[in-house]
Amino acid sequence: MTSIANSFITSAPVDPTISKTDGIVTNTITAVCNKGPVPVPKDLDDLVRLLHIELGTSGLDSEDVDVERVQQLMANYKSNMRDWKKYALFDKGRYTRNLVDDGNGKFNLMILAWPETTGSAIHDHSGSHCLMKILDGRLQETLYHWPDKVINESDNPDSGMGSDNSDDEEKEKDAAMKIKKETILKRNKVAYMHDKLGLHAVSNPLKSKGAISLHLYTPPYETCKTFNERSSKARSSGKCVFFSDKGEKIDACRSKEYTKCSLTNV
Ligand SMILES: N[C@@H](CS(=O)O)C(=O)O
Ligand SMILES: [Fe+2]
Repeated sequence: MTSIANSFITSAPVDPTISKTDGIVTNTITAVCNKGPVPVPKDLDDLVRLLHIELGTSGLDSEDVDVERVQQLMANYKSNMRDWKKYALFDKGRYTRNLVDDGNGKFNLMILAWPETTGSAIHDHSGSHCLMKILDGRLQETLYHWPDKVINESDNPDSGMGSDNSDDEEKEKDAAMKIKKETILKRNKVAYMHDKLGLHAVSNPLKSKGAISLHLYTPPYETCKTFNERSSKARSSGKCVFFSDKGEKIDACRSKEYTKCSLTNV
């Protein structure tokens, strides 16, 4: 098993009989491990079944997840609208989080529906592994460096931005979040994200088409930190709730909690 610490620094020797890199965008995936070839899911239900097998024992231990293998498994699933249509529920003006499977508490698999030009706030992932596959449309992922020091907005509420003094403008520039990389992800691509790689914000760049993505988080998380792009200050996202569960809209999504989540309300 490959630990997360070195998964993305070294690439294992490629076995041509099992290597299948189509769909992988962020890293070289060789899928070499002691568990045999990575299976090809027949459909989304089959992917869920196979994820339970992959993560059934290791999903909770963040250090112990064979990320390359899980990423390959997600890449091996070919997006088919018939599989995911019932989960792809849109809301106006913000992206929705639609739970597909709760992984018996070991992972969350969800489908995110992104209306035209909507996006997420800059955020971390509370130490979880995040795999994101594009099912339809495209998404832009902007990767940021962590701020040198994480300062919470509430720590110093008086230090506001926005002066016309040029010294202040310089300070403001220094304080802003620094971009590391920008990537456009197309249908069937799979990206990996973890706090060890930085922070990210995701958006649908298209003005005339929604986007759908499939996200796997292990272990699952309910809250994370969001970051102000100009000041780099952090705040708790509030509870990251679901818009629907197994294709059924959750009434509570209209609650205060839903509208207060700073991850989706940007
Ligand atoms: N991590 C985000 C989606 S994305 O912007 O990566 C979420 O859990 O809603
Ligand atoms: Fe994210």
